[in-house]
Amino acid sequence: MLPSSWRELGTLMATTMFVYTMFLRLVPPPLRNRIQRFYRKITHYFHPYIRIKFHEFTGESYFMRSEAYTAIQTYLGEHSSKQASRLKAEEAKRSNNSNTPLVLSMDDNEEIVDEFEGIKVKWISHKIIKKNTGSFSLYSSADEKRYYKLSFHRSYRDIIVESYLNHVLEEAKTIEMKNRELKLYSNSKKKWSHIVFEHPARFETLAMDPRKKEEIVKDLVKFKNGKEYYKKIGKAWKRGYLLYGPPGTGKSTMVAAMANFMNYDLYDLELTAVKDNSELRKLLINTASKSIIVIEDIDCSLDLTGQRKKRENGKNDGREEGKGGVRRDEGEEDEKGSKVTLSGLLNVIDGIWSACGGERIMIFTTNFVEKLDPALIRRGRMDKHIEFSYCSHEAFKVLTRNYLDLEYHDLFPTIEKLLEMTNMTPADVAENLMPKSLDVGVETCLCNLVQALEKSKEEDSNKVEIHE
Ligand SMILES: Nc1ncnc2c1ncn2[C@@H]1O[C@H](COP(=O)(O)OP(=O)(O)OP(=O)(O)O)[C@@H](O)[C@H]1O
Ligand SMILES: [Mg+2]
Repeated sequence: MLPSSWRELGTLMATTMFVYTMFLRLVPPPLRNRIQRFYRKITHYFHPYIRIKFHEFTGESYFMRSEAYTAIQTYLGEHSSKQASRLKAEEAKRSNNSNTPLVLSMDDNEEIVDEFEGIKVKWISHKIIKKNTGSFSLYSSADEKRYYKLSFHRSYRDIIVESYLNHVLEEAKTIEMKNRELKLYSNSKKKWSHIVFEHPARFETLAMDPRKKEEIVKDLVKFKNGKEYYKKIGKAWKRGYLLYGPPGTGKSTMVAAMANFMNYDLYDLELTAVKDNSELRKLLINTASKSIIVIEDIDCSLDLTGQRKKRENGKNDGREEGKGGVRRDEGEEDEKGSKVTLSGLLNVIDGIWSACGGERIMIFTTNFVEKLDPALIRRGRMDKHIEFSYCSHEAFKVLTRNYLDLEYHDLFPTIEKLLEMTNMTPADVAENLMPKSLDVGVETCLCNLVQALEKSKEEDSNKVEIHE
């Protein structure tokens, strides 16, 4: 007689299992093994799938969120939004990489099929709500248990366990990196502290020669994908960039654009706030990989001339005033300021820091490249030297696109000629292009720029006359 309801079927199965277990206990061991093997064969034949559960909370008291569960959630979030019909929407942590402020993920008790090397696997997100036991719980999730169930055909067991699960974890890491919030670290009192890094600079909005820009982007991409290459040639996976040029030509803007492009955290190292070489070493060791360490105005932070006495007598130029001052020689002491030396900095760049994990970029910026000690900027330390100069016509076109949404205007040829005859920084050009009020039109902004350029040309020619 067939069972007439699910409840009856459940009771029947439970009774069968009970009788089967009792029966096994009664038969002698050799026969028991044979029966068990036979039973397994039958069940495998009707249900040849393996299921793996990944619970949200693990540990003895189930208060620790499982890293594997979080990784699977991230992985499935990326893959499920196109497949699942019921989705959950949450606010994105970071909107830099995507235009949407929401992240979609698979809803509870939903299932999707994933494919790996031609093998189909099924993921189901389960949620069980336990009846309230009356006990107090700090975590609402204690009453709501979630887990993912992965099922696949048993013939693919090895490939799923050995390769697919690894693939899921690796993919999740990449997705997390892409979506994470970037941080801007700065050093004070021997430690790094950070805030969220939200600079809008991008390579597209950076005003510079497009060929030069492309070269830099290619260099960065090569570095990012260079893990195996650096390993092969036996070099630490790090790269140094020296950005030099007059004030207002876009060096700091480029650093921000690089951080956004690479999706790396930024460490703004203020050398004058570092007490000595050992503190510097500690700070650099405490930087994470996938980061950019920048020392702005390195010429002001390091005394590269070794003329410390001159500085003490107040003969240094205005830029160095108030800075801690860093000595060239270890023998000299500066009681109040930093005692970081050039050799200390070089040692840290080349030595311990290089050895403690990879994927780090170091950037120095300066207005006076000729003041820098050749040892500091030689290739191998500062691998790529990038010159920033006054606004060219190409750079001007990027700025008009950014500030005025303009591709061409009749005043462009005049401006082009004036730019060739003057030394105006992109910062000054940008300032003139920015409409001063809402009702100011494109033409007025361009005329303002023409006037500013003519004035600058006049001033330059007056200077030449005085010098003569
Ligand atoms: N090449 C550029 N492209 C786009 N904007 C620029 C560029 N150069 C300068 N600017 C604008 O001018 C401002 C100042 O530029 P930035 O701080 O990058 O100059 P800098 O070269 O770092 O100057 P300093 O040597 O004084 O530190 C920026 O906020 C940016 O808006
Ligand atoms: Mg700067």
